[in-house]
Amino acid sequence: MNTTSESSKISPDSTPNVSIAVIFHSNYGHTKRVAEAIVQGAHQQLPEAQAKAVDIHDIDWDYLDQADLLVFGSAVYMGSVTAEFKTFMDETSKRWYNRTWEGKWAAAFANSGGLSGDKLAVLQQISLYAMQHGMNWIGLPLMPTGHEAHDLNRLSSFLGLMTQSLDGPPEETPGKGDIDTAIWFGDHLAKTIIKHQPADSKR
Ligand SMILES: Cc1cc2nc3c(=O)[nH]c(=O)nc-3n(C[C@H](O)[C@H](O)[C@H](O)COP(=O)(O)O)c2cc1C
Repeated sequence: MNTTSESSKISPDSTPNVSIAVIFHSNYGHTKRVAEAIVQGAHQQLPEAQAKAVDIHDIDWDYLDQADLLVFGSAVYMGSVTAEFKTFMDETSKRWYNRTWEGKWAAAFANSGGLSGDKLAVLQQISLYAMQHGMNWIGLPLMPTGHEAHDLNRLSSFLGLMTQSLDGPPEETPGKGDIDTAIWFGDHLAKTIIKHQPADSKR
């Protein structure tokens, strides 16, 4: 399965000077597995230090504040982000007031047990949150290759990434198609912010 969003690594005229934080909440490890796959995809374009997964229980706020793109991800609880993820959102209200994150890029993913599981509500909740911060949204422009377990974007989600975890350890579920989609998403996100990197910030 091709997990690069175009055929290969893009070739900017200088080293990309952009960074990505993938902020997630995961109680049982499945959403964390997706966050790590997004980071893996971003590393197809960026050095290790420029794309990191950030657990909401262990936040490096300085890293978030300097990052060009914040990718937000939560497990779905009762058709919403988890209470812990909402606490994180509310903790950023001073940043909202000070417009600290205005102009940054934003994207989102949602993982849950149900095939739908109301993941769309979580992506919408996070996109509205990003709009409150004045951020610029990046979706998932990937046509589904089909709807089987191995397919890319099998859940046909375009606002952001949806993945499904069944009963089983995070190494087994979400399945290969969802994890490959997460890698593709990370690669696409990195390519997008590299492409739009301001000329005066290039190294
Ligand atoms: C309190 C609670 C509420 C849940 N609500 C939903 C839900 O609304 N939709 C759904 O598909 N799954 C729901 N689930 C299942 C979780 O989404 C699933 O177990 C979770 O995504 C696993 O992610 P994690 O391993 O990262 O914690 C719920 C689970 C719990 C414990």
